Amino acid sequence: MSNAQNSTVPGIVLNNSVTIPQLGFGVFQVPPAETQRAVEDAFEAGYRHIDTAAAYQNESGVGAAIRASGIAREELFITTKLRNGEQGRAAAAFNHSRRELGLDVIDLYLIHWPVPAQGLFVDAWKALEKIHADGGVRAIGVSNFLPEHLDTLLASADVVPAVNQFELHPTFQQADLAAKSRSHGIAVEAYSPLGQGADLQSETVTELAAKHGATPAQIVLAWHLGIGNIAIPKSVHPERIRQNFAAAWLQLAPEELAAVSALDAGARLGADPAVASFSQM
Ligand SMILES: NC(=O)C1=CN([C@@H]2O[C@H](COP(=O)(O)OP(=O)(O)OC[C@H]3O[C@@H](n4cnc5c(N)ncnc54)[C@H](OP(=O)(O)O)[C@@H]3O)[C@@H](O)[C@H]2O)C=CC1
Ligand SMILES: O=C(O)C(=O)[C@@H](O)[C@H](O)C(=O)CO
Repeated sequence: MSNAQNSTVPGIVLNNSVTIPQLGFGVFQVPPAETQRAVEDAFEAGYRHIDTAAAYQNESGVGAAIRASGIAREELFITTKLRNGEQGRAAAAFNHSRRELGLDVIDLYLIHWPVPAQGLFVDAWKALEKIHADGGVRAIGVSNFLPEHLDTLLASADVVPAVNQFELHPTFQQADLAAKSRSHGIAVEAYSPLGQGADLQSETVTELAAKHGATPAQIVLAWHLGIGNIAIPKSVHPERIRQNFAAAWLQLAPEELAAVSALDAGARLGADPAVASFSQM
């Protein structure tokens, strides 16, 4: 595989013309004390898109890495998310995230979970629309929104979400949700894109890895990029961070993409957004 650290990752143009790098670096479960180092390693590997959340409690480490990097702000794409417990005070939560990150403008701000039992996500969306209109964020979107949550939101939204970030990996593809999101012009962003590591054992994946002289993770990430997903793998190991990033230059043939797509098993790893509340988040 070629190592193209100096090249630019392909971008996806969102429904408001903002471009998001298709491959980003996720920092869920990166301990706060390790976050600056991990994000610096990601920048060194070539990543320019970072996915964090207020609930991860590591936005300040992301901010420290941004400042230490010397990378021009306009080269970076930074996503963070509104905590579930703050859907009723999104403007204050957003300003707190801005301060933690040390950024005036965030690239993408997401409602982290719908938490339908709270009945607040439509109000929260109105607050995000205002933040967007005021120029605090370049794009707004949602995360963990199922079709019914999208329908409720779209019925009163003035701004169509730019992104829906949800669990998506070879053994859990949520094809109906991806199709519905795309049908409304909402880009599909895959979280847990490696199936938290579990999807890397599949024989289909390991055989393709041997064929391409690639790692299993590179095959899975190349599959995401090949079918048009945005993907945000996490790792705390510099070598894996570098290898995962290099997947941006691995192209799978149509029949290879189809072979990975055939692995769908409906095997959700995370929580079901229909019922998840995560009130601690
Ligand atoms: N919106 C939401 O509700 C959610 C969003 N997310 C986002 O998605 C990101 C990624 O999701 P996550 O759940 O972490 O799962 P991933 O699918 O990214 O898998 C991460 C796991 O795979 C391991 N791993 C990474 N690279 C390799 C490799 N090359 N070879 C072998 N193992 C590897 C990591 O271990 P190690 O670190 O030791 O390398 C870690 O255990 C999160 O960081 C977060 O930004 C995730 C969950 C929910
Ligand atoms: O990582 C995230 O963004 C999540 O929302 C979940 O992983 C969630 O926080 C969780 O798994 C809580 O146990």
